[in-house]
Amino acid sequence: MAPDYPILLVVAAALIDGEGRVLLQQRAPHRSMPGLWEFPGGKVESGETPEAALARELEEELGVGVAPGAMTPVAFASDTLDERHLVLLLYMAREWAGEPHPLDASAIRWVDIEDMKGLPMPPADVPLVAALEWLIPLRA
Ligand SMILES: Nc1nc2c([nH]c(=O)n2[C@@H]2O[C@H](COP(=O)(O)OP(=O)(O)OP(=O)(O)O)[C@@H](O)[C@H]2O)c(=O)[nH]1
Repeated sequence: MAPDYPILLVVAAALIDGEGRVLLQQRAPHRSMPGLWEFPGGKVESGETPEAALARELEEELGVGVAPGAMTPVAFASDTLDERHLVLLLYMAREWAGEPHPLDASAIRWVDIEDMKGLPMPPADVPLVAALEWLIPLRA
């Protein structure tokens, strides 16, 4: 039986533009999994709600403001990550304040689902891409 690793709670956002494209960012060379494309977000800190953590991360990483009410929970991933167990909560947002800039990542990119499937992403993100493929046409 697999060991019980400590849970690592991470929140991330699929920001969706008017054409149904999703913003991804490329992990910087000094981070773990360098060069992979991911949804902006990060770890939930002690005492934070997931929504507050996501708002903080989006401000820090992209310089955009997203109101908690504009974040819709859409999917989650559950996967082993090193000696932890990652639980990643994915939210969707269609409204934010400001223009996104790669303040933390190497680059940002707006992609449609087909482009997303061709980009290298963390293994935990595979089911999230599949979930978005269902959700975006339904909501666009
Ligand atoms: N933001 C984000 N993190 C992801 C995604 N998929 C995924 O496995 N992760 C993992 O979830 C953790 C996010 O925390 P973070 O962004 O604050 O972590 P970090 O790179 O500073 O920490 P690390 O270098 O210790 O991994 C990372 O270990 C990251 O690899 C994703 O789509 N978005």
